[in-house]
Amino acid sequence: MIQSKVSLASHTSYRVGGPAEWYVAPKNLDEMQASLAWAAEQGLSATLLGGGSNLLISDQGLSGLVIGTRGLRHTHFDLATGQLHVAAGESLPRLAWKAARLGWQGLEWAVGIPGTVGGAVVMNAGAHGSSTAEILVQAEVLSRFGKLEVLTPKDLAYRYRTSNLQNSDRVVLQATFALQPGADPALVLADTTDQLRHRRSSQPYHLPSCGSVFRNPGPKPAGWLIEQAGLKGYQIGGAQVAERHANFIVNCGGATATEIFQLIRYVQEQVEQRWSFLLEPEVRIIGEFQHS
Ligand SMILES: Cc1cc2nc3c(=O)[nH]c(=O)nc-3n(C[C@H](O)[C@H](O)[C@H](O)COP(=O)(O)OP(=O)(O)OC[C@H]3O[C@@H](n4cnc5c(N)ncnc54)[C@H](O)[C@@H]3O)c2cc1C
Ligand SMILES: NC(=O)C1=CN([C@@H]2O[C@H](COP(=O)(O)OP(=O)(O)OC[C@H]3O[C@@H](n4cnc5c(N)ncnc54)[C@H](OP(=O)(O)O)[C@@H]3O)[C@@H](O)[C@H]2O)C=CC1
Ligand SMILES: C=C(O[C@H]1[C@H](O)[C@@H](CO)O[C@H](OP(=O)(O)OP(=O)(O)OC[C@H]2O[C@@H](n3ccc(=O)[nH]c3=O)[C@H](O)[C@@H]2O)[C@@H]1NC(C)=O)C(=O)O
Repeated sequence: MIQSKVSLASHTSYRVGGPAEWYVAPKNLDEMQASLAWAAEQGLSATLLGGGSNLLISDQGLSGLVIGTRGLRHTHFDLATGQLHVAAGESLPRLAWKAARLGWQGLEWAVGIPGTVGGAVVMNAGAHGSSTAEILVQAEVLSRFGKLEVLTPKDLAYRYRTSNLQNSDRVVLQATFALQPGADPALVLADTTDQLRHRRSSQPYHLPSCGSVFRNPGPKPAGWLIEQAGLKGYQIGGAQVAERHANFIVNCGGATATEIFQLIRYVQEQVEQRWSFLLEPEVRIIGEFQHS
């Protein structure tokens, strides 16, 4: 069912963002195809929304049709091949715990990434030296015009936190991951718990964020560059450069998307002044923002 004027704040980890002009959450391929066809007929843009954990959506909201993917659910652990077939809307942390409980290794790093499988395939999500690109066997993808394709990591031109699905109009429907079954579940659960514990101690998990705001630029990580520019704790309205990790901008309560956006720009300016280097946002900034 297509709805009008649906608030997107509750669909993003930042807890900000205005309404979608139109919103739909298809549960299967037919509903996804019908949603894309409806948008095309109406001459509307279509924006995919997974877990909303790497999105900064404008306070003015988004025009066109926003397609939430969380209704796309299906998980199959194939013991014969060691492959996991999973629909785009499944939660990555839930999947990591499920794999651990079954004694399958290879997803422990994903436990702290609060997005969906589709978002991970698009963003090449990764942590602790591992990434989606390394475990992906293939992704089933739908073009805006309804063509189904099966793509390999090579087709997706994966690099650090990047794929050619970003800025494309293709929709990830399903992914196949290669994992290693047969381990002792207690060991995999212990590793998974450790990864989450480490993350909770080094990152500000208690406040809404988008994870790292900027990609790491090279020899020095973004968090180091930002901390050395003296920006830890710097605040615009309810948006703050986190004390625990300078590459996180957190919503301390009541932040607007505009304030977060202004703080992103301020950090870029300050780091550029200090280090002559323009940090590149990892967070996807969508909708209208005023560039002052
Ligand atoms: C607390 C926290 C910690 C984080 N830690 C990490 C980390 O360690 N490593 C890391 O890599 N990231 C991390 N992130 C960022 C984020 O979780 C990842 O980028 C994640 O992969 C985004 O997935 P999502 O489903 O939320 O995507 P969204 O934020 O909803 O969307 C991201 C982009 O993908 C597109 N998209 C989403 N689903 C589909 C689909 N099915 N088909 C086509 N396009 C789609 C969207 O249009 C958008 O352009 C963190 C975020 C938070 C809040
Ligand atoms: N700072 C921020 O902006 C945000 C941070 N986060 C953090 O990101 C992480 C992921 O969040 P989220 O995507 O909500 O998922 P969670 O990790 O909170 O939980 C997802 C599912 O994983 C399973 N699970 C959780 N803990 C365990 C465990 N110890 N053992 C076995 N299974 C477990 C449960 O599945 P089942 O019910 O099937 O057993 C649960 O429903 C969390 O640490 C959360 O605090 C999340 C959102 C925003
Ligand atoms: C959270 C994300 O991914 C995270 C991922 O969870 C972690 C763990 O693997 O490694 C990356 O962070 P990161 O490079 O900041 O890792 P950390 O280990 O926290 O920091 C690296 C180094 O930066 C320095 N650092 C970090 C934060 C800070 O405030 N000050 C500082 O000086 C420290 O020297 C630290 O040793 C990913 N970020 C990027 C942009 O690649 C995300 O992409 O959203």
